[in-house]
Amino acid sequence: MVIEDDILAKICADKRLEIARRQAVTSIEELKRQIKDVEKPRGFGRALMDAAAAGRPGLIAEIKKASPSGGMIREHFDPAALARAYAAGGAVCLSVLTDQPYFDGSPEHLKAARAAVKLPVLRKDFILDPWQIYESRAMGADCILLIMSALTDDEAHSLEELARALDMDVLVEVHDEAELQRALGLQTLLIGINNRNLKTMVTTLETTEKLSCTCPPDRFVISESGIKTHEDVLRLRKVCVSGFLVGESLMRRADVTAAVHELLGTG
Ligand SMILES: O=P(O)(O)OC[C@@H](O)[C@@H](O)c1c[nH]c2ccccc12
Repeated sequence: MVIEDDILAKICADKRLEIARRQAVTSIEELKRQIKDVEKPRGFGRALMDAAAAGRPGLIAEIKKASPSGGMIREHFDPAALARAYAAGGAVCLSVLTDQPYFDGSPEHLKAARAAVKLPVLRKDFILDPWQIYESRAMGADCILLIMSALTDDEAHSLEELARALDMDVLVEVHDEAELQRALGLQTLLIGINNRNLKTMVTTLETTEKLSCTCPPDRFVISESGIKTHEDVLRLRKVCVSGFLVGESLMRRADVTAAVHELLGTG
């Protein structure tokens, strides 16, 4: 097996080629026309904050078929059924992978999942270009992800501004102190701390433990990746974490509703 020394750099290089190809087929004007027919965004951040205000953990349950670190995660894969099962278990929001080459995802997965439930949906992809912001809204995304390690400050600011102009929320993802400080310069209150290093794929919850409490109290901290058990959730709640982005450990279970109950300790 070939181990890429920087998987994120490879993914982003491929993504830029993909964007150029897709832009040549579908113009921003065409995307703007499509956006007119799409339901308006559902308030992703609002749903998380309402859960927190009610004393509930804000679970963002992820729909993901495969990943570079986990290989094939779920063979039997029906995004609409998974969305309903997650909602029944008590997920507050959904996250759907739309990147095809590395995660076997698709915009169709997002559309099907979102149509099946009332929950707000995060588009999980590598967003590098304004064209993708219009594309996100056109496919129905309620929130987009901005990965600080893949963007300059100027890029992050202008992508955020455009997402907000289209009424979407922004989840900004960080993995170290320097990225966190840069992320705090954005307007969004939603700070995701990725426990997985996207350059090496090494995952540890200590990443959240180290960074979360240096986040100003007005920010909503979401711990991402490698969360497997109710004990993990309790451990993270001790360090100012209000949101939990969980994919693989739920996706590997046949009964994802039961898996969500176990994770939240509501089973
Ligand atoms: O499947 P996990 O370990 O529960 O992780 C979910 C989510 O955090 C992960 O899919 C993720 C976090 N940031 C990303 C950026 C791109 C692609 C994927 C991700």
